[in-house]
Amino acid sequence: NNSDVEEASLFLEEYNNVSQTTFNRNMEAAWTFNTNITNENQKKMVEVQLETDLWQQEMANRAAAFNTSAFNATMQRQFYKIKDIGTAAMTDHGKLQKLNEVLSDMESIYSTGKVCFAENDCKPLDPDITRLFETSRDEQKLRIAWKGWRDQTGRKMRDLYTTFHSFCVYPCVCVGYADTGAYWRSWYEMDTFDQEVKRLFEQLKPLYEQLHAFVRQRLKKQYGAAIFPQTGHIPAHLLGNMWAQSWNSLQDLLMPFPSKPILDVTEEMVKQKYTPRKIFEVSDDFFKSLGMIEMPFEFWNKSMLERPAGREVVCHASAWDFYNGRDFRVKQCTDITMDHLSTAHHEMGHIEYFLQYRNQPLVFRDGANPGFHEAVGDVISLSVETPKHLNKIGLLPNYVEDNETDINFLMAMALQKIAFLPFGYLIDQWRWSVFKGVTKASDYNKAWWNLRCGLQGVSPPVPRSEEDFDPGAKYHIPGNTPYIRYFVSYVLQFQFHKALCGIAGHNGPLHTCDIYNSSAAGQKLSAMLSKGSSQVWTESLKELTGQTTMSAQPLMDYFQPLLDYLRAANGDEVGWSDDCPSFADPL
Ligand SMILES: CC(=O)N[C@@H](CC(=O)O)C(=O)NC[C@H](CC1(C(=O)N[C@@H](Cc2ccc(O)cc2)C(=O)O)CCCC1)C(=O)O
Ligand SMILES: [Zn+2]
Repeated sequence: NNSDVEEASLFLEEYNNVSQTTFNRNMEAAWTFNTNITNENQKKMVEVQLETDLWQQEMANRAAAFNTSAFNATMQRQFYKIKDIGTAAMTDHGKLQKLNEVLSDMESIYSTGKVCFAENDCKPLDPDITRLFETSRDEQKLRIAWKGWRDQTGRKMRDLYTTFHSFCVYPCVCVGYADTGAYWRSWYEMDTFDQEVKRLFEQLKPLYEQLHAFVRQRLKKQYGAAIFPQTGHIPAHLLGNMWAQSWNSLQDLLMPFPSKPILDVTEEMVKQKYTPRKIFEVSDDFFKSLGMIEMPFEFWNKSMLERPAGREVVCHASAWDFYNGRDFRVKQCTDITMDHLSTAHHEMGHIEYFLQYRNQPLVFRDGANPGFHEAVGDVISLSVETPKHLNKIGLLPNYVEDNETDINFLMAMALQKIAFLPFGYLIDQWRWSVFKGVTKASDYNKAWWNLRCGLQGVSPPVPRSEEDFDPGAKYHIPGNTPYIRYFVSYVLQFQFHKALCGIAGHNGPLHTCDIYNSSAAGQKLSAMLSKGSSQVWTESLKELTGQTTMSAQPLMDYFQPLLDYLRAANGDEVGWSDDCPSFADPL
């Protein structure tokens, strides 16, 4: 076969030109559906997705005709990525069409799901039910909403997911891999990846157990011990979030020193008449302060920064690369809350990464690994959310630095970051076992609650059975979006933060660092981001931090003062038993 470098270069040039228009067209069709959910737009998106998959198959076949062994590393890496197309490699076009239809059907069920409290009183997740979980302390109402959401989403998806599942086990539709999970893990380019994340999770478990014990004890005071199971689990509907994945909306109940100013600036944002646009301008201003690339004209012109009236949209926030080097958009049903300020930074972090690598060959326009892409925006938020920075931008006017506020701040950050770790870890533990065929359709919910009870120490507030399909109540399962990237990001973002704070000349504890206005930090971050996925992620990590492996140490250093406080406050009332209360086997 063909080892001619000249011809290979011509092929890559053709690929890079044609792929930009092909992928641009695909993103436009997906954007049209996501910002206007109709049957017609769904059909059109599935059709264009199939055409894109078939074009990728054709290019993969043409790439396979080259013998790349004599090519330089960059060319070899491009050929590898052109051939590595996963699900799109499926040659049975009818099956591929069916797969994409099942996925878009599940996405529609999730995105149009509503919780009904009475006949004509039905509310969507965003913003109504999300706000309910953030603000209500009425456990009966929360329990109804918790069950109602799962009845309206997961329960309706079980058969669709079972069909989808049949495409993902061997002989997997993602050609060349044992199953879909193996394909997803391959993006981390290390065959010990699953052991790596397990090691990190075990290392971080003690922090989580201490936080869990403190929160359980406070919530027992708030709601009375009677609704808490003897096993030590926290009922999942009491944690301020539909999935109990982050607990920072419970700050008012959980501050160690409640007399100090509240660090959740939502009220101040509303008082200052913040708009969705203003929220994104605050984020854009931070990137500019680092000397990084500001949001281009088309971003402000074409993004959807708030929920439109009169049509159904996918409200789950997302950032979009239209692969033409200048069209990048965010879609977010922005609410005026601190959580949405954080989300805006997260989404803009994706856009900044898109901008930094926009001149790379198309196959390198990706994160160094998926966790890198998820960490960019959150690293900026670690600076933005410090009381010092919030005071600087006028959102925390009566802030005085003292020890008690410091502990309160660390508690607020732990409720967002530490609380998330077992959740970020367990979603793909469940999915990888499903894709391997270890978890069968008849055990979907039992396997889910074994992980939720065992690793997260939460229990279902109403009995569950295999009539339910609780994984489907979380966006990323019907959305078929891998999730371990967020666990990886929560570890990496503290490694990045520590490195950038050093470059910015920060002195003192890591949790007080704000890299705002540091062009040195901005330069170092930009240099790493601009590489995209052109080199293995350990090289990118080394360029930014000097390390070549993920390490939980910076995260643990950041929270050390809080861990000391929690150990003193908790005594030995820590942990929970493995059996899952109120998981009723089919009657
Ligand atoms: C075209 C496309 O799909 N693009 C990708 C990006 C890309 O691949 O280029 C994309 O936009 N994905 C959407 C997804 C949205 C969010 C999410 O799902 N977050 C997790 C976990 C979490 C929560 C808080 C947090 O601070 C960090 C993570 C959850 O909500 O459970 C919801 C709000 C935050 C991020 C995202 O932005 O990652
Ligand atoms: Zn993200």
